[in-house]
Amino acid sequence: MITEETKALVDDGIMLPLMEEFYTIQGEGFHKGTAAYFIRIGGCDVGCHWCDVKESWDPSIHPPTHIGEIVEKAVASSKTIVITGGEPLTWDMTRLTGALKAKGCDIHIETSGAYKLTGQWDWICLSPKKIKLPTEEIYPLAHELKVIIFNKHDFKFAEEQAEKVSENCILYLQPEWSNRDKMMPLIVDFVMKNPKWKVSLQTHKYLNIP
Ligand SMILES: C[S@@+](CC[C@H](N)C(=O)[O-])C[C@H]1O[C@@H](n2cnc3c(N)ncnc32)[C@H](O)[C@@H]1O
Ligand SMILES: Nc1nc2[nH]cc(C(=O)O)c2c(=O)[nH]1
Ligand code: SF4
Ligand SMILES: [Mg+2]
Repeated sequence: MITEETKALVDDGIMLPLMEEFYTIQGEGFHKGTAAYFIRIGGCDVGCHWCDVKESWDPSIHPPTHIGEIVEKAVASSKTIVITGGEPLTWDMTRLTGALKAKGCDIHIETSGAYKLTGQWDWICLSPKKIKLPTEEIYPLAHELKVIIFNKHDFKFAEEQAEKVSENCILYLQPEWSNRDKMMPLIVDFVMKNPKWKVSLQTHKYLNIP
């Protein structure tokens, strides 16, 4: 059980439920291949049935951690930071990103966009989910749109979502990991027919790194 005091600090984004943090290579999307420090914040109630980090969903099992502590550890490894989760926008990201910016970091977010956008971001990877759509405000701000392809209907969803982002937003289709052997040939075919899209793979899973 957390105290009322801790709860208030989490509500203000001064503490955040930290699931894990690790220095690795960004495996997905535009920045794949780039060394980056990942901060995985617990808490998500979007509920994707194929989510590859379901352990992140319940925030109460992840210790509320002072953002100062998170930032000190992060910048000791890298100035390129990826904030992910869980769904990081469950929480107010203003203070965490402010503290990272003060240290001169380049800050990226991995988000479904389902909740209000807070924080300062150098790179927004928007991965929209049908079951809880992004807020309207985030679409024009996304630098990359990364749609997960689990079944054929997801191609139609991807096209609908692409209508909503800016002209400069880079468009990715990423196979859902457990269904990749089935969907990859369809993704290849789709991208060759619709070359405004690119393929994103979860390369860290092939490399066996975090
Ligand atoms: C675990 S999510 C955390 C961030 C945020 N909740 C979101 O969904 O964007 C990080 C990225 O992994 C993707 N992802 C999650 N499970 C996946 C799976 N089984 N196969 C492929 N991509 C997956 C998400 O769509 C998202 O782009
Ligand atoms: N290496 C690596 N790259 C990633 N890109 C997005 C990830 C995520 O879970 O948000 C992720 C991850 O978990 N590991
Ligand atoms: S929104 Fe992200 S963290 Fe939440 S269930 Fe979906 S993939 Fe998992
Ligand atoms: Mg991941």
